[in-house]
Amino acid sequence: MEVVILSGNKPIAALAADAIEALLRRKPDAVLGLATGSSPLPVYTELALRHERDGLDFSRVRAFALDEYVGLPAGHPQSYRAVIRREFTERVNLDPANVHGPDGLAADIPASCRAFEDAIRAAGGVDLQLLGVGTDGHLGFNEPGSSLASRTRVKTLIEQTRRDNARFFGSLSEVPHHVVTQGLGTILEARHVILIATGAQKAQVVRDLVEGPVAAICAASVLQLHPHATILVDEAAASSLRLADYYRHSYENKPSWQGL
Ligand SMILES: N[C@@H]1[C@@H](O)[C@H](O)[C@@H](COP(=O)(O)O)O[C@@H]1O
Repeated sequence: MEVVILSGNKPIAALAADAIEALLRRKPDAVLGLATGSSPLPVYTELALRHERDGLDFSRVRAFALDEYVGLPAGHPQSYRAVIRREFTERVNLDPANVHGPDGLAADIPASCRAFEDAIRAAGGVDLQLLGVGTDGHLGFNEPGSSLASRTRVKTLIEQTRRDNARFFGSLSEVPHHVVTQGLGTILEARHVILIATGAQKAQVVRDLVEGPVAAICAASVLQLHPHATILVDEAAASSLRLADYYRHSYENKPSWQGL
């Protein structure tokens, strides 16, 4: 696990976009794992800028979303399918036919979850997965107590997550109780994961996920088992880390050829 502490959203977005750009230059038909929430938004804006300005090409990219609410009507502005389209894929030349997500409206949700996992496998697996983290440690929507080996399935949201996400809806009562999410086992199979966390409200969860025990009570701690996990944090989110100075020292002295 590599922890990189930066001064704010802009340098975090630039570094994550550098990793994605390097991947696309090496592998134009790469498979990206996309996340919602506010943390990845500056990365999407930076990629849209590079597409406009430098011609960064997404025409052959395949993309898989992490999660989706169950039961939101098709086209609901807060469905993650709509958010991913609005915030990212329609701002670059990513073919909508190449963007997949768990289906929160399927008549047979377990069957559609299996089909989604099959589609990721058929695409050759995710090359680079962007992640945020919930204040309760959820990855995707894998709430505390999720099996560390879980696959795409239905989960019930914890009240804290519904309250955190109510800001995107008219009121708390409009936030669905159920979701479909890639499992922690699914996420662990991505070849590189980049998790972004900013702000003081993420300081405790960042400490738990980076320096706490690997435990289902903090689902994101499972990333300690990942062979290539990058954690990008700002100073506020890093403020409870015990080894912050060591992470800074390691990053400052990293050989330039190494990349993220
Ligand atoms: N399902 C998403 C997560 O994938 C995301 O990581 C989390 C944190 O969001 P934010 O980045 O806005 O703090 O929000 C939602 O619950």
